[in-house]
Amino acid sequence: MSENHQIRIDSKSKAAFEKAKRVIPGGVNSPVRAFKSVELTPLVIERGEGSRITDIDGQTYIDYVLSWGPLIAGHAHPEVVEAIKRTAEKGTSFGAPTELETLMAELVCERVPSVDVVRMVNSGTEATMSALRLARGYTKRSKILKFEGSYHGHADSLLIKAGSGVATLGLPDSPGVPESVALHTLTVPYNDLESVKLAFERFGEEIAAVIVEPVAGNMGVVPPLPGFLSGLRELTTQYGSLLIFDEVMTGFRVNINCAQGLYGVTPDLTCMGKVIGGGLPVGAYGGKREIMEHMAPVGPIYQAGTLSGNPLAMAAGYTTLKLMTEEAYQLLERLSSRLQAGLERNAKEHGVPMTINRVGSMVCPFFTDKHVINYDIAKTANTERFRTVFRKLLDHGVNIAPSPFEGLFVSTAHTENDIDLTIEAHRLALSKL
Ligand SMILES: Cc1ncc(COP(=O)(O)O)c(C=O)c1O
Ligand SMILES: NCC(=O)CCC(=O)O
Repeated sequence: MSENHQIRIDSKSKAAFEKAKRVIPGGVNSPVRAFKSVELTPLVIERGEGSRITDIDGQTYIDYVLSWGPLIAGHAHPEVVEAIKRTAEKGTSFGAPTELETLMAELVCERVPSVDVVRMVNSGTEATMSALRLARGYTKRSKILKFEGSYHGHADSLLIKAGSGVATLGLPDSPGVPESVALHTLTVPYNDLESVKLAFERFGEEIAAVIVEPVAGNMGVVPPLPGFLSGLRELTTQYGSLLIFDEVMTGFRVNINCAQGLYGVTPDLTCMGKVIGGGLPVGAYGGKREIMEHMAPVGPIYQAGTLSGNPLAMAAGYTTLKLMTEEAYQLLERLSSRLQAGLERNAKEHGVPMTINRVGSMVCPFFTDKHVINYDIAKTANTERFRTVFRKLLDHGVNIAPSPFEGLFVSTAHTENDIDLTIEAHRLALSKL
């Protein structure tokens, strides 16, 4: 594989980024895009097709970011693009019910075991924020429990010991979140059921909900240990708290029935986003009818949205979900396990300590030989090595998230050849460490 992707100092991307910085804070509309932790300026993207993206310098990359997860069928899938076009021709938004919303809701209810009814919103952040309000309103309790290094979007209550960009940039808990709000958020280590138990023994009657990523995806990828999710189910039931699965990343990514289908644990509420929008802005939260119908207009708890259930977003999401058959998930499993095996082979060949965590098409190579089961262990991985390998992969035409606390996503548009080129790029990167 040739090194025709050397990042040029005078690139068009760099110039465009400098221009953006004059009018957009940090030049980006979401901090993780800024390449700050890898000490580069970002690629500015011109187009995407299938497994590839092309930047404004005309360089093409095999893409494992996939818009941070949503594009499970790849960039600009022809059927998704066609559905958006067809829908747009009839109008882009009405602020009134459309049949598409019901079609979408029916599909989500059919595929997600715990969801009887579902409400569409515009982002994962809105989904988790709304689910928390519902949990608090329903239980008439204030505290919530989350896990260190998990990211649930940027609502005040959830921006405590958060993963994702907060972890990548090494930021403290965010200024701007009032102490009076933060004190209602309890945090314990992921996969540590004993600490959850202690929190319940101390605060049990005050805890409205436990919110958990059923596979943690914002401290790298960290699968739940056997018994962790079912233990959360038991404890929340025992104390009358709600169990919220934040499946914004895992939903329709790890399995046709989401992580709850994969692990056989049933939450009270589920938050979704990313894949269900097929690349357009969508989030959703749903669950038991009896709980969900505490939301307005049936019940008194308020949540709303001018563009919620937007026709274009519903069309993109519905078409994407329909593309994701059982066979599509089997293909993802084959491609992703091939990638994992290749990365492991490279690590062994070059004597580089690595642990590769994977659940379905969420793949995360940690530069450590430790078993990564929580954020504290994830933080011990070698970030300097990550930075070097990130740059070399980019040089060889492979784009991954610019952070050791994010996984790689594989799409059905990736081919075995893409995976093999990636493994070769990774081998070359490790050989120069
Ligand atoms: C698990 C999880 N929850 C919530 C969010 C927030 O979603 P959004 O960025 O769409 O607001 C994200 C990702 O950003 C996520 O990974
Ligand atoms: N895993 C973290 C994200 O997906 C965040 C994306 C963003 O904040 O732009």
